[in-house]
Amino acid sequence: MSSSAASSFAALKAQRDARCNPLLAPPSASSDDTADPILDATSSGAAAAAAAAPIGFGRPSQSQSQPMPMRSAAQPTPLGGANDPRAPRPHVPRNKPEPGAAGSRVRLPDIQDLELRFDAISSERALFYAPLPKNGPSPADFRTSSAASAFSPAGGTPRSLSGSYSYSYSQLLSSSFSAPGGWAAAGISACRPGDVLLRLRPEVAVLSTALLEQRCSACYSPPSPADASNATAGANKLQRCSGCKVLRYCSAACQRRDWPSHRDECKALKAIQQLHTYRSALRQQRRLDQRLADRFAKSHGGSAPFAIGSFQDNDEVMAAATATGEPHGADSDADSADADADAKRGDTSPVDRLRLPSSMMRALARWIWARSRIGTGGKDKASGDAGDLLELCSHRERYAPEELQQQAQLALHLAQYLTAHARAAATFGPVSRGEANLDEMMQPEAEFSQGDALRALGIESATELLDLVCQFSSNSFTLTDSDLNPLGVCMHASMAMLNHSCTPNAAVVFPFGGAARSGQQNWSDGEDAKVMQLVALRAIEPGEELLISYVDVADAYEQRRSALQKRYCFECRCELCRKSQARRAPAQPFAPSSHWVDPRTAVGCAHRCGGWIDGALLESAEPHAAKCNKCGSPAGVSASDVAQDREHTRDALTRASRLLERNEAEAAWNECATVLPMLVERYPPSWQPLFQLLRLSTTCLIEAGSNALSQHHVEGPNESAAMYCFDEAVRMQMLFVAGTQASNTPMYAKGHPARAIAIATLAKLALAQLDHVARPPSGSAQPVLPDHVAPNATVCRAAVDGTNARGGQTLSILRDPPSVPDEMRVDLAKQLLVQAVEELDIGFGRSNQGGRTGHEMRAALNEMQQELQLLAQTSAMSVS
Ligand SMILES: C[S@@+](CC[C@H](N)C(=O)[O-])C[C@H]1O[C@@H](n2cnc3c(N)ncnc32)[C@H](O)[C@@H]1O
Repeated sequence: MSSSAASSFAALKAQRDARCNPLLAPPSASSDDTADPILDATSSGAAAAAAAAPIGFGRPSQSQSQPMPMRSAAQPTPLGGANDPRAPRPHVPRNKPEPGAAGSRVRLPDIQDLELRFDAISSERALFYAPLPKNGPSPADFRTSSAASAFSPAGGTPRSLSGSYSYSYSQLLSSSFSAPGGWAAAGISACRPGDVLLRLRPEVAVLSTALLEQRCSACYSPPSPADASNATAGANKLQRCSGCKVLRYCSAACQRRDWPSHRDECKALKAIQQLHTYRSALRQQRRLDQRLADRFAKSHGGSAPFAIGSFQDNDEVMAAATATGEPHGADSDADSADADADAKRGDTSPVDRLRLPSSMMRALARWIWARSRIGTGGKDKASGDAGDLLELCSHRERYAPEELQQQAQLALHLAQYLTAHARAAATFGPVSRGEANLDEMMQPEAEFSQGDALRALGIESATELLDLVCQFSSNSFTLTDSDLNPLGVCMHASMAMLNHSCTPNAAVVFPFGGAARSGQQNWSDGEDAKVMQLVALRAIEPGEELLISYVDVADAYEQRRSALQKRYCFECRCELCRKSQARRAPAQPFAPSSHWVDPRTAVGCAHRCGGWIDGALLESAEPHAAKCNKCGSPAGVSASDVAQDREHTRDALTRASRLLERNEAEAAWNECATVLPMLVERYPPSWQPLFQLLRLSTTCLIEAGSNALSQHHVEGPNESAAMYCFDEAVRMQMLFVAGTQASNTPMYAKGHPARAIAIATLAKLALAQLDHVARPPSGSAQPVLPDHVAPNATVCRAAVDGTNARGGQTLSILRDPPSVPDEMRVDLAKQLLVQAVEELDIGFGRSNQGGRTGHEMRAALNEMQQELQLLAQTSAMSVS
């Protein structure tokens, strides 16, 4: 296509009538202003403005939803009864052996050891199974038949599965390699890439503490775009709960929906604020009245924040928590711990900062409160299950001392949070009286037993609490939006049965996570932001084990290994890990083919033949073996060169991330740009430190470009600067996408959610470029980004909305003029949209049409095809 064609294209777009933009959720038709009595109309304008995230241009995120640590995925699917609260839970043995515990790893479970566990939700596509406890039912208690029925323990109600399937025990047994001795999941019927295997509403889910001000705590939506654009004027429509004054909701309906789970939390959050005020006042008073301070210290025993209660095993947990010295505050409500630290620093500031509990702590506390309401194994009518956590692995006895220390400290803070309400009530009467009177607060604290308060919640020992924390940290998931940006924490016991592989055949995703509120909020399953889905990433045979990845599989072997060991206490033996390990010790029998080079550690051939040198081999005991896999030349760099480059890149990443945190996107990009040319010269984009830098560079450029556009508020947009930024961002993202696909064993297989989102981001950037081509030159009489401009402009608008609050910055990075010819941009955008749709359909489920991002891409592609057709007709040009 010639450049005149492109300008015709631009002109066509400029002339076109206003249309509803599919890339932007329509403004709320009925923003529910009739606030629930408990909603507080106070708004949080500035905070919400910062939350108005640009569509799809989130900060770099983990590859996909994965069990925490933070482990770092609607239409109805064929899975019937997914959320039927009446569905019976299967029997689950309580004395399940610790996965991977001594003795259990060396032997595969056999039929005598196998319990087939049917999950009511998952019975059509996935099966959960585990070894039976020693005194459990015998194999004769199980029977099987080949079609339209299920394995069922004798005495239990036989369950029927719809459709026919056929698999054998031996198939299941042969697939249970990854974590013998523990729970695992297998596919029941053959599946294709993109099939949805499980669709579940988490048993517990919370919005990340950092986002509490900025998103609705029930549907996780940011304020609707209309609200967000008014946010700077303080017109944000998120209303806060008038009880705790912490959580915010976009409507009374959302608040009502969250209330059953929030009720106890509301009291606790209110109580910790009151206790915080109380302690702050006491600290102030301490300076004035040493006598009262002494009394306070006595009544708290000095170490009050770090005592769990009158449990016999308290000392052990306390010892674990302080094993390696000073307790550290973690991300918690340790306001007293903070105060102690302040006192040590001699900080006498009267203003104390209240720290809210971390999202993980809030999620676990919600689970504990739900359990205490309904009992173990039961169901909470309002908020779903809350009985299966006790089945999950804890690893308390296998954690390294530092890891256990962290978990123990979390347990101590959790104890405080869980009992804050009881403590506050004991201190200054029922919290329902509202803000405590300062005089009353000055009275010494009444008798209060933390142990009793915890027992009332069904926690019988300090170790039990510690176990819950350990179980939660190795079994919870990061809840993400549909672009894989982290939103919060969630847990479902069935999803937690899935084992790990660095070459996963499935992924847990939230295809509609964090969708902007549509006015007519639809609470059907498909639209629910919290519904987590297990999606097949490749063809899976019946009986084949379902494996997800707990870590970012783009990370190098050492990083993955240490993360898995630290948090999950196992060594991955997947094929990729075995090959990578063999590379580091070439004498081992598993030595892979000499041509295989891990793209994460590959070094480019100095002779530019396009081949790679194995970086792991270069850094191994036999560096001379490191040769180009194409031309056989020796490496042009030494192991110490590579180590130095890695160091420099990490430094640049750290500096750039800090600058970006401070909203200095342009400076952050300059930081990346200092090392990028050298790295791109020496390494393929899949080289892990470069890969990370490319991801960050794109984010910096998008923000810088958006800032440039937003300058129209003051002095008119810096159009060419923005153009430069989007142009560079396209280049960086292209390299990034190339990194995801490099080699015949790419880091992310086709359709992996992280790869699909990378392509979708590139497609959006290409559209944003097109928009610039289409827009009138700056200085023209036309308004900048008017509401009725071409749809691609709204991509930019979304970016601008997201960065308005940050203010514009001068772009000194303007160096080169945009380099990609216009007609190539059109082609590129179209190809990318096609590819994005295809891969999103796999990564986020075909029956979901690739989730929210898939819908966006489809709509943009349709629109573009219509435009191209129209253009072809009107300009009589051939458009490929
Ligand atoms: C989220 S749970 C998965 C279910 C677990 N198998 C169970 O029985 O509860 C995570 C734990 O499973 C075990 N695990 C998961 N993947 C594994 C693997 N590939 N190899 C060995 N153990 C694994 C580890 O003990 C890990 O901490």
